Order: sequence, then C-alpha cells, then structure tokens
Amino acid sequence: MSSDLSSEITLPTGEKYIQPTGLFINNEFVPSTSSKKIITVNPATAQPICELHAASAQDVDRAVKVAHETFEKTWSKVTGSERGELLIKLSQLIERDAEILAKIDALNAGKPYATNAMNDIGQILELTKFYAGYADKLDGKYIPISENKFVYEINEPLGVVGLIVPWNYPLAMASWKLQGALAAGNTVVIKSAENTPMSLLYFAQLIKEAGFPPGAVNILSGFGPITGSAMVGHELIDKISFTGSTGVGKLIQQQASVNLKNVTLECGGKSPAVIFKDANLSEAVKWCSLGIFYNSGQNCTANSRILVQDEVYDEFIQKFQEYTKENWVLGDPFKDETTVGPVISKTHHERILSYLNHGSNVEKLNKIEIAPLGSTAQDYPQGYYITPTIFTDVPVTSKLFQEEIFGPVACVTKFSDFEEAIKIANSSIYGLGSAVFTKNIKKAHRFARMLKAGTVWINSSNDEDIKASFGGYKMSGVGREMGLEGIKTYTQIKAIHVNLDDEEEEKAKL
Ligand SMILES: NC(=O)C1=CN([C@@H]2O[C@H](COP(=O)(O)OP(=O)(O)OC[C@H]3O[C@@H](n4cnc5c(N)ncnc54)[C@H](O)[C@@H]3O)[C@@H](O)[C@H]2O)C=CC1
Ligand code: BAL
Repeated sequence: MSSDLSSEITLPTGEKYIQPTGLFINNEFVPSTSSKKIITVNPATAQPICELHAASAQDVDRAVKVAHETFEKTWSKVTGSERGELLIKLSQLIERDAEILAKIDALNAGKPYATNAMNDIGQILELTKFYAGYADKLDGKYIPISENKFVYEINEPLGVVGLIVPWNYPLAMASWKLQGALAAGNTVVIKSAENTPMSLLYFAQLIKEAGFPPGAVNILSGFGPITGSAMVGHELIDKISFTGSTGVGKLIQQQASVNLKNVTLECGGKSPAVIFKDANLSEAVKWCSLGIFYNSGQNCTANSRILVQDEVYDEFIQKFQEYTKENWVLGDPFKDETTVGPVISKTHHERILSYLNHGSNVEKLNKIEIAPLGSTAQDYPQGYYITPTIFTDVPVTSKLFQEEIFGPVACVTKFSDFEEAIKIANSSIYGLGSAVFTKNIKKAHRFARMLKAGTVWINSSNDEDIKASFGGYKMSGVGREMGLEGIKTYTQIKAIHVNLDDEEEEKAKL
C-alpha cells in the first residue's frame, strides 16, 4: 500500500509499517513543490527501499516562515516547564516506539539492530529526558553594580534554528540538536541526510502526538546543495547547527554570514588513541577495537590513528587482531549477533576501497584484514561491506594517517616517548576525540591537557555520555553539543540594566 505521502514497508523481519514520505511542515505531511525525489537504499542489499519527497528552496522558505510565525505567536510564550513536559511526553513515545525506530535505522543505514541501532535509541531517550529537565532551569544572572543599579542577564531562545544532520547516526544526531533546541525555546527546521531520511519522518509522528504545536518542528528530507543550502542562506533562520564533513562545514560558515547566523559545526576527525607501555594492554585493545570498528568505523571520533609505544607494539598488534577476530561479527544488520554492518552507500564504499587500495598499492603499507569469526566482506557481496582492516607502521605524514576514511580502517604507528607521542597525536588538522592509555595517573592527566582535542578519554575510547559536552578543536568544528552546552548553544544572553536612581524624586523629598 503506497500513497504519494506514505509507503508500506516490509522489514527484513517480515513486519510491516507505514513510512511517511512527505515533508513535515506545520504538523502535516505535505508534498514537495519540486518533482525531485530521494530513493532510499538498504546498504546491506543495495536494493531500493522507497521514494520520498525532497524539499525545494520554495519548500524551505515555507517551512521557515511557518517556524518563524510559530515562534513569534505561540512557542515563545510557552514556559520552560511546559516545554519540559512536552519533551517528557516525547520521551515516553520514543520508549514506546523504540523497536520500530531502531529497525528503520537498521534498514536504512545498515546499523546492526540489536547491538547498535537500539543503543542509539537508548541514548536518545536519556538525552530527551535530560533536556526535558533543563527546559525550566536556564537561569539568568544577577550582577550588582552600585547601590541603585544592577543588571540581570537572561537566556533567550534564538528564534528559528536550522539543523542539518548526517547519516551515520540518523536519529541520534538529529536528537542531539533537536531536543536541545526545543528545550531552549526555539522553533526548528531540520533536514535529514539524503541517504537516511526515514527514521526522522517516522519520528515526526511522535512530535505531533506528543503535542508540540504546529510549526514548532518542521522536518525536511532533501539534498545538501539544494535543501541544506537554502536553509543556510535563509535570512529568517537565526542559527545553523550542522554535523558532517569539514568541507561542507566550511561552505556553511561562509554562507551563514548572510545574516551573521550563529553556527555550530561538528565536522570530521582523525582521532588518536595513544597506548603507553605501562597501560593495561587488554583494556587498551578492547577500547581501541570498539573505537574503530563500532558503526563500521563511521564515527567522527573513531580512533583511526593508533599510536603504540615501541616496547609493546608487537604485542598490541597481535592482541588487537585476536580481539577483533573473536569479538566482532560481520553480517546482516537484522541478526541479533551482528556488530559490524555495511557502510552507508555505494559512493562511500568506493571511497573507503580507494583508501585501502592507496594504502596497499601506492604507499605499500603492511595491510592486515581481520575476518571477524572467519567472515569477510566477500561473504556479503550484495551489500556495501568492508572487512575490518589495520595498516601497521604507517608513516605519520601519509595520506592514510592524515585523512578521515570514515570506515573500519585503523592506522597504527609506533612512538618512543611522551614527547613524540604528543607531537604525533597533535599533528593533524583535526581535534575532535582522543584517547590515552596508561596506569600512571600523572602522565595521563598531563597528556590529556596537552592534547588538542575537544574530548579526551583516559583509559577508554569513544565512551561518550550525554551529560558531557561534545565538539571539536581545529578543523573538527565550532561549538559544543550535548550536556548543558547542548542547550545553551541554542540561547542568547540579554543583559537588562536597571537604574533605581531618580533625581527628581529625591529632590521632591527635600
Ligand atoms: N562528523 C560526522 O559525524 C560526519 C562526517 N562525515 C564525513 O563526511 C564525508 C562525506 O560524507 P557526506 O555524506 O558527503 O557528508 P556531507 O557533509 O556532504 O553531509 C552531511 C549533511 O550535510 C548536508 N549538506 C551537504 N552539502 C550541503 C550544503 N552545501 N549546504 C548545506 N548542507 C549540505 C547533507 O545533505 C547532509 O545532511 C564522510 O566520508 C565523512 O568523512 C559524514 C557524515 C557525518
Ligand atoms: N557517536 C556519535 C557521533 C559520531 O561519532 O559521529
């Protein structure tokens, strides 16, 4: 059963559900004004799933105007407590529909359902409740000036915010932005990635059911250079929060100058994990394997550069291979045991393969393909699978060591001492995540302070928590998400100066 605005989907489990396919504007699904369509593809099979409306610049304009009007007339008058209650209601609906939301991301993004997509929903749930609790706690500040003068500062929402999200965590990346923006009192126009629009459109139904007023949240599927660019250029959008490539982040920063938009950019990374010889090696192996192979390496904080001290280098490589072989399962995202699914698309698959080819045939590096439980990408020729791979003794200046591959590919290199380790770790244009493994607490903290990265994990890796801020140094981005910063980033401060002096009144008293 399909209409122009919905499509009946049969999941690989045999279950069926109705997928909305229109644009979600003013709490209704509507057709696009353009004939351009997005055809979603299941990365595990390379087969098309369904066709969705793609927003034109005209559709963006309509969504933004609706969001603007809603902000001015309704949403800006809703109290923090009321916004918190709506978010609590939303969290209950997310909990109710957790399985179907995770199954949609498993189908559309190839995320292993039980071991990955469900984790995303768990994080979203926690985050939604966290921001619900903060919605009425955006306290201001009292600043005494003199006997008769003081200032109070209040946090106000920005207005209409434009959110542009990627495909690696389709619903989670949307939620990092959306829930914080709503808690802070903004209205939203959000665009999903063209590869993965399905879960966010399903989520639109929960927004409406939770009771958010029409126009508070508008959800567009669409292509970056058309829909995304129209959002960035729109003068009624007060802020853009973007997650994606550094190249597009740079474009957005330039285009956003049209009305001096506030911009948050969460971009690429080439995160180092540094293993000192006094580390608990088994723990380092476990975390580094998780940090590069989880989500098939499609993580902005993936520890794609692994630096190991000379004395334990060979032992680390051996244990790393063994651990990965024994603890990961490559395969069908809908099988409960699967932990490594396909990568997102044909284009991305080809991009990763070209890095693998460059590493082995151009740079002539030592390449080790690890077959988790004996299976490799060749066992799944129908989908976009990549066999987990490590390159060893990789020169620090090489393309593979410097560029973001965004796949299950680790580059390992040696270092001799603390100074060399910090120099290599910081020799990157990026500065998003980083990890350091040592039992020496002083060394760990000294190293953490010297790392140029927005997140440092000591004795773990990619162990993010919604209560802590997340974002990059250098070309990994601008601003922070999650934690308290993830709500403050959607506010602006107004300083109100109060003068209690009244010379006329004083004179009258005399
Ligand atoms: N930081 C992260 O989490 C992510 C990083 N990436 C990196 O980017 C590489 C390329 O992946 P892509 O999907 O091509 O990333 P991308 O940066 O092109 O896409 C991310 C989002 O930006 C939108 N977009 C693209 N061009 C735009 C424009 N001109 N104006 C406004 N919005 C625009 C896309 O539609 C999508 O929603 C990956 O291989 C990876 O290295 C990709 C996704 C997430
Ligand atoms: N773990 C979610 C953000 C990222 O790594 O892409």
